[in-house]
This record gives sequence, C-alpha cells and structure tokens, in this order.
Amino acid sequence: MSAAAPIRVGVLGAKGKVGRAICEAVEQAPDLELVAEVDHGDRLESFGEAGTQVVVDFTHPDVVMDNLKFLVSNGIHAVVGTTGFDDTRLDTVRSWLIERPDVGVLIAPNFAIGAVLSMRFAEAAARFFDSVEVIELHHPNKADAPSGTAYRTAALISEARRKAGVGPSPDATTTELDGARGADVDGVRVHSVRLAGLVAHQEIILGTQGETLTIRHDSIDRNSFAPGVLLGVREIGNRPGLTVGIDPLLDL
Ligand SMILES: NC(=O)C1=CN([C@@H]2O[C@H](COP(=O)(O)OP(=O)(O)OC[C@H]3O[C@@H](n4cnc5c(N)ncnc54)[C@H](OP(=O)(O)O)[C@@H]3O)[C@@H](O)[C@H]2O)C=CC1
Ligand SMILES: O=C(O)C1=N[C@H](C(=O)O)C[C@H](O)C1
Repeated sequence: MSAAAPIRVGVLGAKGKVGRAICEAVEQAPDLELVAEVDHGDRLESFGEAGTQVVVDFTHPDVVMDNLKFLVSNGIHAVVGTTGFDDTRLDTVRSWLIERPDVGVLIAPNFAIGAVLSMRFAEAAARFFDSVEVIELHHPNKADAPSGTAYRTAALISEARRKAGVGPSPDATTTELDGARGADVDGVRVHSVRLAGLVAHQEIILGTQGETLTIRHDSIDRNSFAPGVLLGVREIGNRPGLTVGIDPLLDL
C-alpha cells in the first residue's frame, strides 16, 4: 500500500518571526510539503499556482482578513495564528464560509499546548476566587496589546464566573493614573508588559481569603507554536467551517 501524498502547505508571513519557525517545522515533517512562502509584497496567487492545499497565516492583524478572504474564495484551507479576531471578524469569516462549505479555517489565539492548557486551568479556577487579573508579557516588537491570548483568557474567565454567579473582582480604587489598573477586558483587568528579551508569557493571578493561585505559561522559543500549527494543518482538511482554538483538536 502506498503512503498518502504529503499535504501541500503554504506559509503567509514566511519571513516573519513565527513564519520562519513554521517553514522550518513544515520542511522537517515527512507528511507535509512546503510549496509556497509568501511575505509582504508577494502575490497571494502564488498559492494557487503551487497547488497549495493549506495556508498558515502569521502576518499582521491589519492584513489577515484580506488574506483569509482570498484563501476561502479560492478553496484553500487556512490555519491562522495572526491575532485581532473579535466576534465581528469571526462572524465575517463564517459568512464567507457559507459560500465555500468545502473549506476549513482554524483560527487560534495561541498554538502552544501549554498556553491552551493554562487557559483551561484559569477557566476552571475562576469561580473559586474573589479576584483575578491577567498579566501578559511579550517581546517589544509585538504590534498589539493586549495579546490575543489575553483576550481569550479574559473571555473564558468572565464566562465561567458569569455562569457560576460570581460577582466582579473587588476593587476600591477611586484615584488612579490612566492605565495603572490595566485594561478592562470582559470585566477582567489585563496588564501588558513589553520587554526586550521576552518571547511570549502570561500569568493569571487568582486570589481569595488567605491564598493566591498563579497560573503561568512561558513560550521561551517560537518553535513552541509549531506542534499545534502542524496539528491544525493535518486536521483542517477534515474540518470544514470555522474552528476557533486548537482545543477541539486536542479533545479538550
Ligand atoms: N496564535 C499564536 O500561537 C501566535 C500568534 N502570533 C501572532 O502572529 C502574528 C505575527 O507575529 P510575528 O511572527 O511575531 O510577527 P512578524 O512581524 O515577525 O512577522 C509578520 C510577517 O508578516 C509579513 N507581512 C505583513 N503583511 C503581510 C501581507 N499582507 N502578506 C504577507 N506577509 C505580510 C511581515 O512583513 P513586514 O515586516 O515587511 O511587514 C512579516 O514578515 C501576530 O499577530 C502575532 O500576535 C504570534 C505567535 C504565536
Ligand atoms: O505576538 C506574539 O508574539 C504572540 N502573539 C499571540 C497573542 O497575541 O496572544 C500568541 C503568543 O502570545 C505570541
């Protein structure tokens, strides 16, 4: 019996920090073939010309919607790590997919397995503590703040507390310098640190009577995102429609 043909993979943002790590990981995977590398100024049409089946996008929040629209309308599956997806954007992607029910799109705020688990742990813990705050820490070249992971973490925490009937975190601050208490994301305070030497890190701090719990994840190398991305590349052809987060691919 002959082995299945390798999946033909393209990378958008191929010269970027994460794009480079993904190209390397695809090249090392025997069941995948890197057939197109596209970066700023290159033509998206080269994906079609190369017979690309799945494109991985790690570009910029300002351009990712145009990229996705092109991929979906050309019948190419997409695995997207680029941030900036709020509910409105996700609904727009769903509306494009109605026209192309054969296409799968996976959008994940974080492909690192530890980061996904840390969000789940925070979601589970959220209802047992009076207070919860999120601190995300990244390299200083990051375009967006808060991080996509922090948005997702805050949403999961907020929903878990709402379902359990837990009230807002206590906070008696009446006088503050703008920004001192971070951003309010779904009722959760999120603090963004940008620091040379860092890659991608997040702490969720929970507190209640006489105890605190800190859940911390550190991506110390961008190859931490590769296993989750490759899992998405292998699975997305069998998952038409929109999948948000890699949780269902991990049976979480
Ligand atoms: N979901 C996840 O697990 C992760 C998500 N991310 C997200 O991925 C995105 C990229 O991060 P990172 O690699 O650090 O960023 P980089 O800036 O290092 O890389 C982005 C690359 O995309 C290129 N680019 C910009 N516009 C286009 C375009 N229209 N078409 C093709 N290429 C383009 C950039 O070129 P130029 O610089 O010339 O503009 C650059 O080479 C961010 O949104 C980040 O938050 C990052 C890590 C993990
Ligand atoms: O820009 C980054 O670096 C990262 N972006 C994603 C985010 O905004 O959450 C994922 C990870 O934190 C790295």
